[in-house]
Amino acid sequence: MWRRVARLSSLIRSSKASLSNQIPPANGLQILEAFSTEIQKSAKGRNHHREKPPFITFVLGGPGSGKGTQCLKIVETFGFSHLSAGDLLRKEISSNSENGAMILETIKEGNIVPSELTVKLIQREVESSENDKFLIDGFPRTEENRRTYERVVSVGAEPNIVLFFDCPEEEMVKRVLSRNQGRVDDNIDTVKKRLENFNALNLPVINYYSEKGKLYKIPAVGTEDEIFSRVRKIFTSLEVLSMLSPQFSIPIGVIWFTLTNLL
Ligand SMILES: Nc1ncnc2c1ncn2[C@@H]1O[C@H](COP(=O)(O)OP(=O)(O)O)[C@@H](O)[C@H]1O
Ligand SMILES: O=c1ccn([C@@H]2O[C@H](COP(=O)(O)OP(=O)(O)O)[C@@H](O)[C@H]2O)c(=O)[nH]1
Ligand SMILES: [Mg+2]
Repeated sequence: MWRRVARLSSLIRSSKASLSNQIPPANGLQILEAFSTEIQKSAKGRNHHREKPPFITFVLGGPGSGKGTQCLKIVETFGFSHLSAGDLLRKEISSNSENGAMILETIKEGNIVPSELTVKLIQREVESSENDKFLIDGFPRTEENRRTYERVVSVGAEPNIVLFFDCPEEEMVKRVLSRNQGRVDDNIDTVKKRLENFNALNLPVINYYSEKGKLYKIPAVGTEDEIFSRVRKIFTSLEVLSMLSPQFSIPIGVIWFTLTNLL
């Protein structure tokens, strides 16, 4: 409460300051109107207000399954914003934030950073963006991550769809060890721990969304383009189906994608 009051009074101070720089002397009503517009603009800049909830896609899969690679292609083709939870955490480390040392240690060990922290970073990005469709890559990693996100985030708490890049362990290990991006966790010991955590903690999240009819399971072996042709089908079908019937488009999309990939 007091933090809100403090934020409001600092907003008023900065709005007053910027008003005094920008407008010539005017009567009381004009000043009041300009002042209220300035507050709205200022609030909007930090926190984009949407008329409808954004379209949220969670992108899941083990380490090295190709989540980041495919996200870049989805961004190019379908105009999503890409939020990689791992990248947001690495940014916290490199910006020397108060939690940087703890995050670095957790990532080195192949463990999971406390949910509140990751959720806050994701929420900040979604709220400050003007886009209305997001790929949240590498999150939620645990059931506890998922429940925290649902509790904390008010708009778009449920993903519209979830992609799962299904890749054999041997292939994932091979890819991670040749990733060559200088990551502290791309070594055999950490990868083993990450795979253990993936099986124990992330698979339950994947099963949860499968039971909810939101999961698209994508075989993730093949060339990047072969895998993207599978991904492209999903988003293209959703675009077509949502034009026909928005409320049924996601369950129909999942059924259609599963059938066409089985036949
Ligand atoms: N289909 C693929 N075949 C071979 N290597 C791939 C493929 N997709 C991605 N890679 C490579 O594997 C590594 C891991 O991919 P990345 O997208 O970072 O996976 P993730 O985000 O799931 O950990 C990267 O070096 C990437 O270039
Ligand atoms: O929601 C998340 C996402 C990532 N991480 C940590 O960040 C590391 C790297 O995640 P990233 O998604 O970048 O790895 P990838 O699966 O893409 O190789 C993970 O092993 C975790 O230690 C985490 O704690 N919570
Ligand atoms: Mg990644």
